[in-house]
Amino acid sequence: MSTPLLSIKDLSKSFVMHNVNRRVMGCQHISFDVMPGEFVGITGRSGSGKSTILRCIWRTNLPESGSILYDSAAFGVVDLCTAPERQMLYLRANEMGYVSQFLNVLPRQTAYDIVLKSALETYGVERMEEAREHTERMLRHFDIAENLWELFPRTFSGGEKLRLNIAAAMIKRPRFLLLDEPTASLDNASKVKVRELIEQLKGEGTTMLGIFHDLEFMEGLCDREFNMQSGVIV
Ligand SMILES: Nc1ncnc2c1ncn2[C@@H]1O[C@H](COP(=O)(O)OP(=O)(O)OP(=O)(O)O)[C@@H](O)[C@H]1O
Repeated sequence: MSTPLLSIKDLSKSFVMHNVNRRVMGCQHISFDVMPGEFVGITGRSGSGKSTILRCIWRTNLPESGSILYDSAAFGVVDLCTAPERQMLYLRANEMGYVSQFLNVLPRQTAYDIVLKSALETYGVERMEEAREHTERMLRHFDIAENLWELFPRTFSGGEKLRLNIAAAMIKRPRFLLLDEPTASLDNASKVKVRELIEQLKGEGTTMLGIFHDLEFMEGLCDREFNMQSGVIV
């Protein structure tokens, strides 16, 4: 039996809203494992706590209690709840990827540079030509029109931003990829392209944990599926 790539134990996160003196539950007592190469899907109603789990793994939410053991290539098993920030930065840059519904990039970076920067994390500047070729392939794969490549994505449509986001996350070929509704607001043709790339990554052994509303999209894609209700897995 191999070691899980990710092992979440008794994870809880709530949010304290000081202005209204209220505590909102994000997720409660969550435990599950993700094995290497596995694709695990999380479904559940809006507000049930799915994204909270992903943000705790990515550590944009600081977990309250529990542990998230990640078997990293660089450091061995690391608890993402308590890992030093420098270690988190390394893992985010080199081993983990996160696709959210929102594009979160530095201002004044062109669409092309966003994807290229991500490619360079894998290729390194010494393989600039290959990184550029791969960047262009990715932009074309996701139908980002060539006349948009040198623009800042601030003005892009929701779907264009999302496709750019996916291109930048997937070009790194992370060994562990978090997907937070990667097909929200995409048309069918784009959904098919995302699916194709997910299948390709899966074939290459990438481990993935994804949230999907679109159950049709998940059909045959996930190895296992969890359903969440009110912060807990049911
Ligand atoms: N930063 C935050 N501050 C306060 N409350 C939050 C915060 N983030 C999430 N919550 C609350 O935690 C609960 C779970 O939110 P979460 O985003 O995890 O749900 P979700 O299942 O991913 O929903 P959706 O499918 O709509 O994206 C919600 O009630 C939400 O209002």
